[in-house]
Amino acid sequence: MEYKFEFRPYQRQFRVPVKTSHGTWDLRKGIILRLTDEKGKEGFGEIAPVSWLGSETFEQALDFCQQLPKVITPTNIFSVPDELPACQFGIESAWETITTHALTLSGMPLEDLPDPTSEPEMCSGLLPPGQAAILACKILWKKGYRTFKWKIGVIPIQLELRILEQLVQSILEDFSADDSISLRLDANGGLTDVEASQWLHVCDRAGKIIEFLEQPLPVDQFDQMKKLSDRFSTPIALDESVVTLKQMKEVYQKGWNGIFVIKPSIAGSPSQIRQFCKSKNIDAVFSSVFETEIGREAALRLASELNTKHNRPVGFGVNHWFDDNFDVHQLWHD
Ligand SMILES: O=C(O)CCC(=O)c1ccccc1C(=O)O
Ligand SMILES: [Mg+2]
Repeated sequence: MEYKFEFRPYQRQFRVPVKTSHGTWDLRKGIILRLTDEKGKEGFGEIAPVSWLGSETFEQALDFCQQLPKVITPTNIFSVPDELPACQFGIESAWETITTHALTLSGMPLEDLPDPTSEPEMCSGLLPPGQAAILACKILWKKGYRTFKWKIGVIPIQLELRILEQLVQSILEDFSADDSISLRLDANGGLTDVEASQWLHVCDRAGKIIEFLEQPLPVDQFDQMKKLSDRFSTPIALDESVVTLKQMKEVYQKGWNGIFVIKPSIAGSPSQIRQFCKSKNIDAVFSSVFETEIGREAALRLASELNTKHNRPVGFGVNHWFDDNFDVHQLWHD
């Protein structure tokens, strides 16, 4: 089988720049690709790299697309190098939407798989950093969200710890009857060992409202994170340490049995991720990288197939971070 291969780069501005301990991100650049088989059946895919998390850069992805022939075969689709995990995901998921007959053109499953992004209680809503988190949390709660994620390591730690206490207090005051509420903290690898202990100490005191602390330390400090997870009762989730399948396998080998944050869009081949998570019974949190609906549908398809350990809400409560009316299909009509 041969497929016509076409691609369209896109870019979108965040309503408010995304601030993490890596810095500020104000433009989301990605690539939408389309495969068409010999019968005219189409499948869309998205390449949405995040180089500061450890995937290829947008430019590398664009180079890859420009070097692919205009007509490709499964050999091209399954031989994308491991150094281009977002490209692996985009092209293989486009191919899956063509070859899996139960899927529509946009990749949306025909069968009634629940769509977590239309059910806020199945999603984690992303809060802005700093004090703004408190108001944002109230707004998202009204919209039905019960799981929230807050970026930390963005402002000085004493201030942030104080805001955490206010945030927890405000949650407990407003929604005391609701014990399903949980808060995820994401340090994006920006803490020191001492700071991470400080955070975990406060989290342990706050109790089970804190679902986990995500990636407290840089990627090269795996052993320290493992130690922290033994010392404190608040669970630790790895994110930057497990971006690609290769990294997931490595930390699993080293004995990580905590939470894995999986961002399918930059993790690599969907079929291989599926196989790994199923065979090892991984405790996964599936999470967005601010991709468009094309990448999101592919990522959520993977998440819904993997009935993972705790069925944790997915990190796809991020739509409020854009306010454009971006229409991916418009890219093909100019
Ligand atoms: O995971 C979520 O709930 C929201 C998405 C998110 O935080 C994120 C989005 C893009 C890039 C990195 C990250 C991150 O988890 O660090
Ligand atoms: Mg993270």
